[in-house]
Amino acid sequence: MSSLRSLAQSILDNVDVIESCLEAKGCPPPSWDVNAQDWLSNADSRDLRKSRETVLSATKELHDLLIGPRELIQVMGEHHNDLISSQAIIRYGIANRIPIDKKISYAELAASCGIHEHVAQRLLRHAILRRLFIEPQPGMVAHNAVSRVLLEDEQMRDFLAVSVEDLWPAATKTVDALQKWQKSDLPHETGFTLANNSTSSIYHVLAAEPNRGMRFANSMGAYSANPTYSADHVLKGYPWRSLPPAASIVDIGGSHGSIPIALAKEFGDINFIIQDLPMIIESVPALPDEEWASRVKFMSHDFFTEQPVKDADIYYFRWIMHGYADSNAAQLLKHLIPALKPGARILINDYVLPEPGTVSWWSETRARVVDITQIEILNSRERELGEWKGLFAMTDPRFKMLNAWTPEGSALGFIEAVWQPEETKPVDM
Ligand SMILES: C[S@@+](CC[C@H](N)C(=O)[O-])C[C@H]1O[C@@H](n2cnc3c(N)ncnc32)[C@H](O)[C@@H]1O
Repeated sequence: MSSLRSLAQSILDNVDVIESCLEAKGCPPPSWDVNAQDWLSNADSRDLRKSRETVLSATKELHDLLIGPRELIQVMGEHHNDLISSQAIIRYGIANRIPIDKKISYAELAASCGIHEHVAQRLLRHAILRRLFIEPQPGMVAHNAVSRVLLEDEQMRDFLAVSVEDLWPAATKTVDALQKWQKSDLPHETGFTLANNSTSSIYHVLAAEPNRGMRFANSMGAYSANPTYSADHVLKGYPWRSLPPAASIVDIGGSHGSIPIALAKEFGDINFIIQDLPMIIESVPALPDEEWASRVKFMSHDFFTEQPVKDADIYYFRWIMHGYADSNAAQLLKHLIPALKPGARILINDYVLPEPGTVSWWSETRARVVDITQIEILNSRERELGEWKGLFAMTDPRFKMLNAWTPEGSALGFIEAVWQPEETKPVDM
């Protein structure tokens, strides 16, 4: 079978699986209709996720094979234009200018934005080809299922806004930053720094501009609202029940504690201390008067200083380490050492980057896009298995990395190490 035909066959076979999953849940087929249901979350299942990933990867390969090598280079290059219409849509607030249940003319839209009608029409027609909005009749524009998300979901609107207003300018300066600062791993020597004419890191730049900071935090919320970041993966992805009685867990950089709170509700015998910067801890809402809340405490702590909570069973970092290059990530781990009892576990929830070609094209692409963003904004990195091992080894040989795994359907994996001073018995692998 030619590669075209075998890809097409795999697409067909997996579309059959997807349709059966949808039918079993009584979901209508996917559609761009403005009133279309969110089929993906309504019909979520292991089979559906697997087949969807296969189809997304196979359709892309089929698509690219048919474009061919020369035109593919042109298409790659032309991507530089892709974000112009998205930026215009965000900057002019176009989703909000079009009523959800009405079409309006390009002339009317252009007048309300103060731009030429032909420019509005050209930008929107470009966006329409990327599935944002529709042109139900010549000269008129209306919402579809995708633009409706921009209208109604503030987090997703902020996600696109951060992409086009904060990250895109940073992306265009990322290679300039590499040339200027060469092998720097400092968070204030990045494309983001250059794009903002700053000498500070993204954290300081955003802290000085509260509206941008808020928008960035909101856009991160769009990530964590994705089912692949659900707390459920943490609950089910680690053998919490195998911990000793009344185990203690310190969640470092734990924000408002959504993960430990979910764990405390589920596992009645575990105690949690959530640490974050004072500004974050001061904004934690009061906990309800329930049993689980008596096992959850908050504490201000800067993780670049010595860990004050001694002898905990687990020191847990979720979505922290990827923000730091190895030199700084090693500092975070070193600050734990005075607090560690033999056998204490370090549990990290972060990407375990797949080795090239070991997962679907779709999965690998999603992971590598996040990794490139780390170069662009922080000079930090996502890590493959060997790089996690390397991080522990360079920090202190008494950290023994035990295992790394990514639960099915989860974006973040678990990386587990144990503190094993020389004189203690080795822990079973
Ligand atoms: C990407 S968020 C992850 C939050 C949480 N662990 C989660 O998975 O949802 C990073 C967290 O690290 C906190 N953080 C940043 N710098 C810190 C520092 N020096 N000390 C303690 N926490 C810090 C931030 O306030 C933020 O809550």
